[in-house]
Formats: sequence, C-alpha cells, structure tokens
Amino acid sequence: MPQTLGNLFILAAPSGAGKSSLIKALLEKHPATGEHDNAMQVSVSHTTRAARPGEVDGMHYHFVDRAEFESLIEQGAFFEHAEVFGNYYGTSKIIIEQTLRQGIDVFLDIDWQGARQVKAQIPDTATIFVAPPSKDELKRRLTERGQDSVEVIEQRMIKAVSEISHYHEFDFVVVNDNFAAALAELDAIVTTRRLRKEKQIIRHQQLFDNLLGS
Ligand SMILES: Nc1ncnc2c1ncn2[C@@H]1O[C@H](COP(=O)(O)OP(=O)(O)OP(=O)(O)O)[C@@H](O)[C@H]1O
Ligand SMILES: Nc1nc2c(ncn2[C@@H]2O[C@H](COP(=O)(O)O)[C@@H](O)[C@H]2O)c(=O)[nH]1
Repeated sequence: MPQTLGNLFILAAPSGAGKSSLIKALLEKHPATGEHDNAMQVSVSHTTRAARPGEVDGMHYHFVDRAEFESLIEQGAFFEHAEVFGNYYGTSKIIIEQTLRQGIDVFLDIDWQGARQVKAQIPDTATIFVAPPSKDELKRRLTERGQDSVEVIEQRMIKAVSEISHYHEFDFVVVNDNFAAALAELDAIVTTRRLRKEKQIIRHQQLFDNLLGS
C-alpha cells in the first residue's frame, strides 16, 4: 500500500475549450504502471442531463434523473454538486475518498462552482483553468465538434463568458491555443505537484533512512 494520498486536480474551462481532450492526452502520456503511486484517474460525475450520442453510462457520466440526484444530495453523497445549463452535475464523495486513499491521482472535470466547493474542503487541490485563445475559436471548436445544435452552441457561448469570469480563482491558467504547448504546460503542473518534497520524502523514506545510516 502506498503511504501517500493521491493528488487531486481540477480542470475547469468553458465548454469546448478542450479540457476533455487535454486530460485524455495527459492520461495517454502517463499510462498506469501498475503501481498505484503513478496512477491517474478521471472522476466520473453524476448528471441529470441526457446522454449525447456515443456517451456510455458509467463511463462518461452516471446518468440519473432529478429525483435520484436530489435524493443523493440529501444523503450527502456528493463531494460537490452544481447546476450547469439547467442540469445537475456532482462528484461522488465515496469514490473520490477511496481513490485518493489508494494513492491514485484524481482529475475532476468540473465547473467553477464545483471547484470552489472542493478547494474549500481540500485546500491542497491544484485547480487549473483552461482558457480558449479567443471567442471565435471557442465557437469554431464547438461547431466543428458536431455534438450540439446551433441553439445549444449559442447557450454554451453565453455561459462561457460567465465561466471565464472566474479564471482568477484558480491556481493555474493554461491557454489551449496550440494543443501540444497546452499539454506540455498541463504536464508540467501535474509533474511538479507529484514531485513535491513532502510526498517524495514519504515515498522514499526507506532510501533516506539508508542514506543516513539509521
Ligand atoms: N488546441 C486545440 N486546437 C484545436 N482544436 C482543439 C484544441 N483542443 C481541443 N480541440 C477540439 O475542440 C473540441 C472541444 O474539445 P473538448 O471536447 O475537449 O472540450 P471540453 O472543454 O471538454 O468541452 P465540454 O466541457 O463541452 O465537454 C474538440 O473537437 C477537440 O478536438
Ligand atoms: N460542478 C460540477 N460540474 C461538472 C461536473 N461534471 C461536469 N461538470 C461541468 O459541467 C459542464 C457541462 O458539461 P457537459 O459534459 O454537459 O458538456 C462542464 O463545464 C463540466 O466541466 C461535476 O461533477 N460537478
């Protein structure tokens, strides 16, 4: 069993800025080695929104109805939850706690409201805001992605301004213009966080005991 808790990361961004693509690429760059200490996982949220074509229950989201979501809120099952685009979204408390206790790093792809709630509970969380290079490019990405109607894209563009207005609440800001450059910045943030002195000392306690001859 690893002796350290996993690191908790939050990636927030206006819809379409590219946070899912960045997390996916980051996980591919850091494949699990079988050692929990090197593992990363993306948390699967609960939501009341309808599944999009191609989305799989339990993989992209846990899709539930409003009554079930509200019952989960009452049971205190969520680490954080918020209403976004008229739907509920939330992060399961037990899954996050269990995963971090196994020494596995966890990424939350959540909005600014959720980020605020998590940071208040775990100040050590690294919060990262991913910004698009321009409004025009954001709209182009949403359109090219081909998942949403013109009306939904307009709604997401309005919401984007509200999401972006919270950028200063985050520990790090990554502008996703050139994808490879943004991924390298994200990787640097994650790697630096993993190499913090306290974590390294606990991880390598045996080595330091040997080096110091105790
Ligand atoms: N740097 C980039 N340059 C050009 N296109 C990009 C870049 N990053 C991501 N994209 C594309 O933009 C679209 C939106 O990306 P993605 O789905 O990752 O966004 P998201 O922030 O996770 O959105 P949502 O919150 O709605 O799920 C995708 O088609 C993706 O391939
Ligand atoms: N506060 C939370 N926000 C969440 C969670 N899961 C996703 N989200 C955010 O919602 C919007 C819309 O997502 P979409 O998949 O419908 O495009 C986006 O900003 C996500 O980051 C959550 O558990 N809590």
